[in-house]
Amino acid sequence: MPIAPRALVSPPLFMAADCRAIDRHWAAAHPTTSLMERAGTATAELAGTLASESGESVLILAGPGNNGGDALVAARLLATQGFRVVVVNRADPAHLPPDAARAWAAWRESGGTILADIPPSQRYSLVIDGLFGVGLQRDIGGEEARWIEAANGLNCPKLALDVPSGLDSDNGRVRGCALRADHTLTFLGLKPGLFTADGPDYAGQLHLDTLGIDAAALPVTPGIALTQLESRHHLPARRQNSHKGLFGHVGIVGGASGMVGACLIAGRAALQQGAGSVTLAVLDERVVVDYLEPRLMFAVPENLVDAQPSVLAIGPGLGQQPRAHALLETALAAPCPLVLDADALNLLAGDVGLAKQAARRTHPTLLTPHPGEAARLLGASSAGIQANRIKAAQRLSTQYHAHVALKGAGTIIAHPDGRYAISTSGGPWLAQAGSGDRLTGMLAALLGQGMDAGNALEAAVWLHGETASER
Ligand SMILES: NC(=O)C1=CN([C@@H]2O[C@H](COP(=O)(O)OP(=O)(O)OC[C@H]3O[C@@H](n4cnc5c(N)ncnc54)[C@H](O)[C@@H]3O)[C@@H](O)[C@H]2O)[C@@H](O)CC1
Ligand SMILES: Nc1ncnc2c1ncn2[C@@H]1O[C@H](COP(=O)(O)OP(=O)(O)O)[C@@H](O)[C@H]1O
Ligand SMILES: [K+]
Repeated sequence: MPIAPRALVSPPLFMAADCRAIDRHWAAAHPTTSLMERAGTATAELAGTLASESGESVLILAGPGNNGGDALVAARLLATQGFRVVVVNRADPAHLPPDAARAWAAWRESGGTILADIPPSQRYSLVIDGLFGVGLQRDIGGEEARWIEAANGLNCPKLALDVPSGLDSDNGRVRGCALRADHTLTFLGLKPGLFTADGPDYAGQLHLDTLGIDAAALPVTPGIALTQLESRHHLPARRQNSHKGLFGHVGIVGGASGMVGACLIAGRAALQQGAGSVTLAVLDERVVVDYLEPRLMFAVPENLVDAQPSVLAIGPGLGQQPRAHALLETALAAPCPLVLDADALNLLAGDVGLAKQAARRTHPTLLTPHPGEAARLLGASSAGIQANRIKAAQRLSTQYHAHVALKGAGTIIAHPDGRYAISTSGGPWLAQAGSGDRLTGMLAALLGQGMDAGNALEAAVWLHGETASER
């Protein structure tokens, strides 16, 4: 799908296929300039600053492809700088790709040796991981798995080249095992797998080296790393001469018996995020006031849509009783932006008719599933969703013509036009009951204040992570 170029602050994300296309393009246009030489130079430069002062050798693990070639270039340059270097590589030099074969030859010509295994019980000042990069094709086993386990057990800094070996650069999944890096030096551009699922735990501190290629010369890709809010995520300044009616009337449906808190959390978050007014349609009719947040209004759930809210959110603590089902059916017909969360998503997953009604909506629809809810919606397992979070979010977005936030480490925001963002804010301190309800409220408030649906979802996810305090 062609994606229109955008003025971006957020850095673009490159899938492995994009990297291969860039590589081919570069090689055709610049047959005499090796990107590998540049990658190796950047590696040696960073490695020199990371290696401990112990004077012990730098252990370089090199693989059978161009990632290994980058490592061999770095080995040569580090040795030239006076570092003692131990290179381990069991690839057949006759089967290396051309650039890596040249790097191998240059290393050997410079007097370097190549070991077939990691020398036992030696100490190192640094490990450089050049086993596998974006060319990882299957789970790692055998000798390479043993090397990775051994490297993970070494008490020295570890620098991964491009991506930690074993981490799938497209989706952040660990393929068998992966190197736990303290630093990852990634080349050309950022890879989505560094930001979601297991990526952040394995990549450590990220460094980007563009290899001297101007960002404008790279292809436009549909993904971005949402590292900060852009101007499109900001609401216009409020005029002095304004009133509450300009900032949205948010309706939130949920709060069945035993789960009222979910609705209260969402309502309070919506007010904190600047909604003009918030009405809770709480299914448990015993609750008619929030004494800690008395600005919240309460309505009979069946009457809420008639009150014409400017945005509706349904799901926090909703339950899945027939009454909840009927309320969802009514909400799906509401002529305003609609946020579907929690049990609203579970109800959709269990009723094809409701799902079709959701997909036919003409006003914006936004879904905020966690992996369990996404699994139910897609008829998959949670593990299946986590194995490719971007694809799962995009499938839901296409299926429901909706903006989708697939929550969890590295929340994916997928849009119906094919664009996606991975939020870098937040962290595991958000993993607590009620956290998602807060996101729903914040999102509804931004929608109520008139922000475009796709931008509101990105902004809400980013702010939700950014404003949650780390304990
Ligand atoms: N423009 C680019 O794309 C550039 C790429 N460079 C480097 O090249 C890397 C990509 O190189 P390649 O495409 O050669 O791929 P890799 O070096 O990542 O790995 C491919 C090799 O590993 C083997 N392999 C894959 N999975 C395996 C597994 N689980 N067990 C055992 N063997 C496995 C493949 O058969 C192939 O021989 C990048 O990550 C980066 O480090 C740099 O040289 C700079 C420029
Ligand atoms: N490990 C994590 N890293 C970053 N964010 C997380 C992590 N675990 C949970 N979160 C965030 O916390 C929120 C949890 O939402 P959800 O699972 O719906 O909880 P609840 O339904 O109990 O409110 C989501 O925004 C999710 O992205
Ligand atoms: K690597």
